[in-house]
Amino acid sequence: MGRIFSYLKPYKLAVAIALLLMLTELVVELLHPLLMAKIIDEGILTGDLDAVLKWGGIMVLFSFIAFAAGVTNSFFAAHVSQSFGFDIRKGLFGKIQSFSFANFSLFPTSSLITRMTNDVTQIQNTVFMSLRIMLRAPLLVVGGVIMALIVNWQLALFLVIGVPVLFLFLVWVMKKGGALFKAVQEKLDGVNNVMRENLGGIRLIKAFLRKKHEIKRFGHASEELKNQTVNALRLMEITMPILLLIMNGSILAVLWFGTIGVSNGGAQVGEVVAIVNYATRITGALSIFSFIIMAFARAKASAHRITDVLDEEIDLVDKVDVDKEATFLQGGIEFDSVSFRYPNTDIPVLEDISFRAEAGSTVAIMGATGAGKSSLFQLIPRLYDVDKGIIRVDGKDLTDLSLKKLRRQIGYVPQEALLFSGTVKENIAWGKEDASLEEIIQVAKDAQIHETIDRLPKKYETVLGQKGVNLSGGQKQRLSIARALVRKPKILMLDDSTSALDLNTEAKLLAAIKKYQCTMFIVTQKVSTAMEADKILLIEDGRLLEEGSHEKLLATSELYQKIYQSQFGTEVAEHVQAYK
Ligand SMILES: Nc1ncnc2c1ncn2[C@@H]1O[C@H](COP(=O)(O)OP(=O)(O)OP(=O)(O)O)[C@@H](O)[C@H]1O
Repeated sequence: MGRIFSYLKPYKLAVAIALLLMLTELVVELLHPLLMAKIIDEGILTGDLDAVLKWGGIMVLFSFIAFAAGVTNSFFAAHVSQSFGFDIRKGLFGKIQSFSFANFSLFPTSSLITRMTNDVTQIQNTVFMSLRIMLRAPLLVVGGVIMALIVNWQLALFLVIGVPVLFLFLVWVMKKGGALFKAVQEKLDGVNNVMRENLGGIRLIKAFLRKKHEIKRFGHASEELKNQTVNALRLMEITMPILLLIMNGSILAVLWFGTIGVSNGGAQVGEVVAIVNYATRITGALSIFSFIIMAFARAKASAHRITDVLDEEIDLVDKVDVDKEATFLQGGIEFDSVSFRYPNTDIPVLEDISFRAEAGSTVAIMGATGAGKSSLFQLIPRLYDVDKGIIRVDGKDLTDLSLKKLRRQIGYVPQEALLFSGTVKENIAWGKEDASLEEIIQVAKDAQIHETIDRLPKKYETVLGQKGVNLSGGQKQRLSIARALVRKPKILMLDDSTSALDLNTEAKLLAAIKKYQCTMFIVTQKVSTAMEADKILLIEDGRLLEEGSHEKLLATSELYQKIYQSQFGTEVAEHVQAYK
């Protein structure tokens, strides 16, 4: 909790003002029964109207002060709690942005979303309540007991006994509630997860007629959430009756012994009324307190979930002594006995890979599905670190370069083209924020997507995404390539990103890319694409089986010949062999 509340530091002054205003309200509330006792004892019982008017007038004045303090307090409480929530969300988002994939593997996406939204809202509400009423309730209890002791200490003893017992009980409830509400938030993660998967895969669900299955899955997750919430609330539900039982018992005792006191001269009627009034206010405050306890228990669980993310150690960072200015200009890549396995797994997906890609050359990577092509790719922009071996860029160990500098010079097009909501122009400029319209149009032309964009209703200003135009798979691929090209990268990485393109468009695209003079890595299943490359890497089961030019592999590699035959037919392959 402490870590989270450190986010309140910038709002120290506003918090102090809010607390001061809350105290003003509290003092007025505590003075009310005292003033009432004065009206009864000095005014009503003695028939002195002036005393009634005097004390009544003071009461009205104080009420106005309390009203003004309450309204102003709300303004400050809202400002502080909303800003506090905003800062935590910002902090969480920033932290998640710097997560490595190993960090990500510890937190399911749906859970991160719940933490950023619902969990932050829980503690935000608790801060608002704290500044508005949370401290008021316990202070009202303590103040009420003190004031009752001042009015008549013998009668007030009944409150002195009951209140601490209840206080301890409520602390126990909060501890227990914390654990129960943590489980509630986890079940909420589950519901969010089903929702996320369902909405993301709605086409597949409809095509496979899996609606009923999905409804059942959602129902199951939702029921678990309901059961866990009921379980947590049950604890809270027993709190209130226990609280009322003890406090009403105390009030009865005050009335009983108060009546005896009035008849034998040990107490005055006004005193009894005042103490009963304090007891009623304390009961009200304790009832509010039980709600607050519930909110606090929930906030405690949420705060833990948020600090888990904030305190997560990022494992893929710059070396301490990394040369932040060091940069590379050529883009030559060398893999030196590289082995790699994904975090938290035992099986290596790449083993002892060594090859060189000269700066400005094109390297095609081929291999069966699951061979490790994408995994190899992801090591170059350091999305993961290698387990063994070294990757060098222009002769320098990749880890000696700052991540920022490294990634800034890489244009990466993942296997699945991902566009963001926004215009076509924004999607391309996502690769380089300050890209001019001319640059954007040029890269779109090179990526062979300009003509398509030109036919869109608002051309480069057309909005893409859920509420905008949807593009075909191949169009999305080309837009993603344009986004990578706009960076003018030294290393361009296309992970099967031309799979949806016809041969003619692909050839034009690859020819246009040549002028960028970057080192290009291209994962492909098509021999027609690979044969244009300076070097082809054949990957099988995480190992580099063969490497060389198309001509060399066609002459020496049985596997490559088979792939070639499967795509061009035996006749052509034999003809080529004979020709050689
Ligand atoms: N995030 C991950 N965590 C653990 N294992 C993974 C992860 N991603 C991939 N793998 C495993 O690594 C191996 C290589 O996968 P990779 O995606 O690199 O293959 P690929 O050659 O690119 O396949 P494809 O052509 O189908 O895309 C596979 O066995 C896969 O199960």
